[in-house]
Amino acid sequence: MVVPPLGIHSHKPARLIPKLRIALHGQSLLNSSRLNKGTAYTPQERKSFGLNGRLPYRTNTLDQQCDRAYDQLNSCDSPIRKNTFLQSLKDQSWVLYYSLVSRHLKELVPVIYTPTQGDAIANFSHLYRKADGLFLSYPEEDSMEEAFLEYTNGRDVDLVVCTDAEAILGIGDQGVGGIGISTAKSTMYTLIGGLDPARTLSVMLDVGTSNKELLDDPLYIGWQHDRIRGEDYDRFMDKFVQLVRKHYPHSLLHFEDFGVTNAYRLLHKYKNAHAAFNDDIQGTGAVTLACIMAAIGVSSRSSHLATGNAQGKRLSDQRYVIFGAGSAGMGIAVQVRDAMIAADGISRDEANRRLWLIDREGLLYDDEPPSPSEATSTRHHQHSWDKAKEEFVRPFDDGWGELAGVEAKDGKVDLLDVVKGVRPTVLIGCSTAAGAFTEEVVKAMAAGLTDGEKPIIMPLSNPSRLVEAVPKDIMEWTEGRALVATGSPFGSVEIDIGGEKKSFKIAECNNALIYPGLGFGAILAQSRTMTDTMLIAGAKQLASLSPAILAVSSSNQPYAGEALLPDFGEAPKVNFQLGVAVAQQAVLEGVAQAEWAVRSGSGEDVASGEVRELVLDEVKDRAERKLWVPVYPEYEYDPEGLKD
Ligand SMILES: NC(=O)C1=CN([C@@H]2O[C@H](COP(=O)(O)OP(=O)(O)OC[C@H]3O[C@@H](n4cnc5c(N)ncnc54)[C@H](O)[C@@H]3O)[C@@H](O)[C@H]2O)C=CC1
Ligand SMILES: CC(=O)C(=O)O
Ligand SMILES: [Mg+2]
Repeated sequence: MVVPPLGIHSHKPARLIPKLRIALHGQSLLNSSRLNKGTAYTPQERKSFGLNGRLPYRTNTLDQQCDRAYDQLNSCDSPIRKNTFLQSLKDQSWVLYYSLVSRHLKELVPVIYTPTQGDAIANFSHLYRKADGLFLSYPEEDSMEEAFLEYTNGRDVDLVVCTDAEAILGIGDQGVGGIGISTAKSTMYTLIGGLDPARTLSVMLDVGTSNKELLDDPLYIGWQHDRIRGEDYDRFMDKFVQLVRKHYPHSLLHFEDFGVTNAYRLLHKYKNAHAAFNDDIQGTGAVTLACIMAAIGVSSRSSHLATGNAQGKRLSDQRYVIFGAGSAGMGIAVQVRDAMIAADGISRDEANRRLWLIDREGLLYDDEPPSPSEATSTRHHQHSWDKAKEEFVRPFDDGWGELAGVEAKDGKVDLLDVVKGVRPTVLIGCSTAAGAFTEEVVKAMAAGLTDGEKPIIMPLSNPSRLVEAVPKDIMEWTEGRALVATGSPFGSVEIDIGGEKKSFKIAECNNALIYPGLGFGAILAQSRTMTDTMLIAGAKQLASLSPAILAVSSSNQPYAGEALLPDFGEAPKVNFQLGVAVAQQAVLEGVAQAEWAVRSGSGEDVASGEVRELVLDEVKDRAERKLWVPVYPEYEYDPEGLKD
């Protein structure tokens, strides 16, 4: 029996890890990333598994292995080399890899995830050494099930992460390199969400690429063909989704980095039939909602201190401008809108009218002129929005732009004019347009707000070089008034206000702070669908853990620069708590299908009955038991035991 060390996952209970029965022997055991212990095999295990002579004499502890691997990592001179080193460590031993990364979580997440993983993906065919994940390619559509079954080899799977790589991490179509986003997202589910890596499946759905450079690259190792679209694409995707439903009916199917049109279509096509989740839409929506909730709490408190009234507390008291109306922007709009309806009881139409969305073609607005006298003006708008965006199209004649004299120029209403007309309290960037939040835009926003009100500005585009404005500039332009969160990690910002140095922690508002917990909760409950209310439950839980909120509510002091969201180093603990909240919500709504949840009664019985507390406690208990921790269990040879 092995007791996991406390401290790596200090929120996880010390529990005993049972012995594992293993059928592998000799080199094949050393080659298994899942089971290999490297130099940590005990003399007894070396004897039982035919490892004598295959390893140096001394047995290492996992701590010693981590120290050695960390030293080796530090000899790599660039983030991309570190990324490659860590990938090969993962190929050697999952336990060692997860243990090392857990110990240096904040330092290493940017190396294995955004931004460095973006570079690894872009250079996939050149850096390639060994495959990780399942590749399903369009020309092999007829043998898709065979490949799927061969790869999964009878194992149970809780989580399937898939991509078609059309819109990777803000760097566009990356073809077969997209496997790197599926594996990175799965890795985060383990590191932060505590999912057993053996129960996750990362998939690249290779339907070609529109990336000209890749199509011309002689070393490209994906299907070197124009991206398939239309009916052929839909048939291929459907075949895949039906395989997941057939073989893993209780799994969570996570869609990542699809192009915006397919992202929406696929989510809506499958979300009622299976627990389907699109991270760019729903994960980003949920983490941003949490961050907005925290920021509103801080801003309304500051307003209260300045003016004595506590207005502006509700989500629906805000005016939101969302710059970038793709997967992320639309996901944020929908999530914020749904939360306004749920929390403040306003109608869908009223909620939609608190949001202004802007994309490459400017504001999504109606082409009606604002007044009869301008009926022949240039306001006619040729905007190409699709169905999903329709609800968020602003009528021009409802007065929002009149005061500021906002007009379309060549059919386009740009960000600065929208900011002047709307006087937003919240400005979000998910456009990939680096620097779009200019000094003029940010100052116009701050000028539009009343005393004490804090401009909430969230440039979320990844990677860091595509951010709409860097936090330091925003804080300087607003003289320290703004509340800022970014998509990629930025350090603290120190600025001079009236001769005094003030420091502000910048929250990382990345979907990775929430999706592992959302997924863990859905998987734990075996939820048959991921409902909007489950997402809101997760967001609320995350907002309640905001350091800024905890600071202003525990003292009578004004906001002093704490981060709006918990630090990434806290992500495992935070995701555990929000995962429990999500699973509890699934049970209360009656969408949980886990045998123990069904046994407790269906939705309403549980919600209203006396079993409620017991069931909620059971969720917590089961969550603790489901957490995977990176430690080596003891092994026993058994020809009927694990084979990979
Ligand atoms: N922080 C986070 O958790 C997340 C951040 N993101 C980031 O958000 C960005 C967008 O991602 P997706 O929504 O998936 O991409 P997308 O391609 O679906 O959407 C981009 C949107 O921005 C608009 N846009 C592009 N250039 C523009 C310009 N110059 N002016 C105004 N609008 C412009 C496009 O019209 C489109 O509406 C990426 O940088 C991505 O990495 C995405 C998901 C999560
Ligand atoms: C973080 C993420 O999902 C993205 O940038 O696409
Ligand atoms: Mg993404």
